[in-house]
Amino acid sequence: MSLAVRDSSGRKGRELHTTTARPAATRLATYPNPVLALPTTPATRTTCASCLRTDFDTPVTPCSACRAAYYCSKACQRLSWNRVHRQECPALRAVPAGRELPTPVRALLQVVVRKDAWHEVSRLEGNEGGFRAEAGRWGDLRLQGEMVRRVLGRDPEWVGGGDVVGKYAAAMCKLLTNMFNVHDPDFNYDAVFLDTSLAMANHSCVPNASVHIYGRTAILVSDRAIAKDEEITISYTNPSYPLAQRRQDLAKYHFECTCPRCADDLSPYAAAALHPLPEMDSFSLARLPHDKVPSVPGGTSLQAEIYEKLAPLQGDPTRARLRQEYRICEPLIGFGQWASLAPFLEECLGYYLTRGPVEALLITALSACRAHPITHTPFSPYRLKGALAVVRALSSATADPAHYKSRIASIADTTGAAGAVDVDLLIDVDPIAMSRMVLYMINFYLPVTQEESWPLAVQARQALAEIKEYSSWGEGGAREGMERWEGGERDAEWMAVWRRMVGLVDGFAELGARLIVADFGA
Ligand SMILES: C[S@@+](CC[C@H](N)C(=O)[O-])C[C@H]1O[C@@H](n2cnc3c(N)ncnc32)[C@H](O)[C@@H]1O
Repeated sequence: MSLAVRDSSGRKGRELHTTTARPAATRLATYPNPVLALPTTPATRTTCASCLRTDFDTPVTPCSACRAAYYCSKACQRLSWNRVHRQECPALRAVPAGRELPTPVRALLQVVVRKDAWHEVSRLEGNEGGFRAEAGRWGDLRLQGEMVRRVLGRDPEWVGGGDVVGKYAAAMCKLLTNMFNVHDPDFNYDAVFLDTSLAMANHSCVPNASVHIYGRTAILVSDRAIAKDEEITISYTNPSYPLAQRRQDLAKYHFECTCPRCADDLSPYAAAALHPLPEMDSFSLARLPHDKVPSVPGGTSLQAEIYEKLAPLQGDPTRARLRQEYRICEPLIGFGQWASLAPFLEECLGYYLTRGPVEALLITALSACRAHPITHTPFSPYRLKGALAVVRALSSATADPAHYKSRIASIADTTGAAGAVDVDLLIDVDPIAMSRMVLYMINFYLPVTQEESWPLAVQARQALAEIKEYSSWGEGGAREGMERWEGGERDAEWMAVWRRMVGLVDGFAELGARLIVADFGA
């Protein structure tokens, strides 16, 4: 592996470095043998405790002894038995019926019962002093350690004597500092994951790498070109958040970020412009202003204020509430800075999904073209999922062509979009050809961050296979270009056809932005 752990002798502790230069969009490492990978407690009954997959046709079935671990097959149950369940099962049987151990306690139990895992985790950073300094926290961690001790009924000899509960609390600090909490509602995936080599990656709000996890595997990918010996950094928090919110998130890791984005409090737009990927972006739904960062009076402090005001309002998206939220977001909406308004845009999406398929298409396109592209790379699953959502929304919106055409015409009319968008092109869109073009792009980028069997890859491949069955689609140029593409060519002419057709998604995005302004801004 071309990665090495180096001691910074500074406040960051150990660091992960490359030993050779790596281009953007490269797999730096794959981690298929984590020391810990388990579903969160709420996801236990829908996730296989061994392979951690969730995409099954039949329900997972519980271990008949403890009924606290579920499996998709006998083979998975056997694997899990040998890996960890043999040691964990007797303790889980001691948990009273109807009670469940909280996720971190279950994770700690899996570490404590295995000598190798205990020693591996003990080498991690735990920031114990930081946890002890938080009011009441150390007491809570000791209580969790106590819980583990009670269900185990004995102290494993490798833990040693003395203050065993204190040792368990210290181990919990290490888990909380190093575990990934992966929540992917699209695939019903909710798990914790710990690989002690991957755990050496430090945080930056302008990271050069990202981690993608599904099942029991994590993939570390370069988000931009990385020089030989450069430190590899990932983001521990959501990159679309403003500084105050990122700081609040990072507080649980007990350090203050001093990356260039935090130092100058850069907006998501300015941060994206630091390391642009224009060539990759040109083959995506985005058209990013790589050369000029849009600036807003009040800049990032405005985003922070908006987030603070939005937080108590969020919930079921009703029209009245969205009007209130719109008023708060208005200054940034006026500058088209949708990437700085992720929570509002998400609520709008929820609202318009119930309004009708054409409205849903427009807001899905807005999110896929103008929000995710700013904070994520062209090959990031966020962007690929957004693009796949556009394909699905397009199919629903055009299922009734007459309704589609009249809705687009009427929304364009009421939002005054005629000057900014070629409405006729949108009305006459060929949904099969456009979907096929978008799906080519998704399938092109998938191998960077996805294993072949992961749900996003499976769904995108399936969608492309299904659409290929339609024989009647597309104008001559698009069809020929597509055939050349399939033959391995990607010439400028074909790219121009591709760009023109996929550029229409941006037309939907523009209509979507105008629809929000018309509905809530009036
Ligand atoms: C997952 S560990 C990363 C590896 C760690 N440096 C080590 O030596 O084990 C997370 C911890 O590393 C430190 N850390 C990570 N990123 C940092 C940063 N940008 N600035 C300061 N400390 C950082 C913090 O102590 C954090 O809780």
